[in-house]
Amino acid sequence: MARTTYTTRSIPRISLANFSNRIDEITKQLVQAAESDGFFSLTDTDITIPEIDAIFATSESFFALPDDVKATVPFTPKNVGWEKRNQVRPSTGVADQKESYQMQFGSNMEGMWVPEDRLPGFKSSAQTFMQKAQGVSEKIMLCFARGLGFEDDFFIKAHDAKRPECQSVLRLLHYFEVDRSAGPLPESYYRAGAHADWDFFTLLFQRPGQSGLEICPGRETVTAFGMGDQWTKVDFAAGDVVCNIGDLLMSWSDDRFKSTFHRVKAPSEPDDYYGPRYSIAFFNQPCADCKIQGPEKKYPLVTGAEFTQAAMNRNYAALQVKKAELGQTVASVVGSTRAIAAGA
Ligand SMILES: O=C(O)CCC(=O)C(=O)O
Ligand SMILES: [Fe+2]
Repeated sequence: MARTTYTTRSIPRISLANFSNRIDEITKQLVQAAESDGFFSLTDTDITIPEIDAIFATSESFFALPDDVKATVPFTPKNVGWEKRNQVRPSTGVADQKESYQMQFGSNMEGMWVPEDRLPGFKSSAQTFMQKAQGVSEKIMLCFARGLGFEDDFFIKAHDAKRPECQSVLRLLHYFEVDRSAGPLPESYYRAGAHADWDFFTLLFQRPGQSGLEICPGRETVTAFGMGDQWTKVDFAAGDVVCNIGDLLMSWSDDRFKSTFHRVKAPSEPDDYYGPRYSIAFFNQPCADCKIQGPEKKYPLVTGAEFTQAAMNRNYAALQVKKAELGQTVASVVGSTRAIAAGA
């Protein structure tokens, strides 16, 4: 990875304590953070540190399974399943050095749960955590609806986890350990290349000590693909949940709220974390049939399905440009885009 220029930026920390009584204050803080930073951390959520520890233990047990067992639930265009070194970002043109497993609440998950006898208790542990992440998300959605002048339940209904059409995703991530004694990594090694998420917003769960997440804010419109080159390391307290605005909410707010570029840096400096890195993302994705348009109608009205399709097309086009830059053929692009239907 090329040498990085770093700059210090504020990453607001917002407490959800006493939510019902403090909702006006919390709404103000969330709107401010969404407008100016796009990335913030949430503290005093309903998710406890033991619950976060437990889902990370569950995640580690999943990734410890042999590849041929994980391969029984392969990634599909419905945005569920397991992939390994198969997500190529337009910013890099090469696959992220990671594996991930994506799960949903709705009908897209039929046949896609790792078999119970291979990992007893996995499904129920994941589903319990998904419900908790949904609960925190709904609080934030309520505040954003108020902040943008919609009915309180407007965004909650658009991301209804009880509907079979629900497309929100829990993604377990595992970045591979890097052998620091083997010398510097090749330039083309990325843990997760720079990208903005396509979803409404993402909740990110991190492990203390397993650093690497970095952000590059400053995006003016949801249609812009470029990014600056000054990065900021994301620091968070144990138990905090990192939250980032996605392209969908940027569009739905007429570009008022900022979807921020972020990445997971490949370890290259002495203080970097070289060990195996585990993280978890909860992508709030719109139900396929919900209607999306901002209060000022800056962009044409689209359905959730159309928004996702347009994001995939844009990603695909940008990836082709990158591959051409790298001198690779379009044929190899086609083969490598299967896994980029993820929420990010
Ligand atoms: O692993 C992380 O910390 C970030 C993951 C991420 O940005 C994504 O999967 O979209
Ligand atoms: Fe992301």
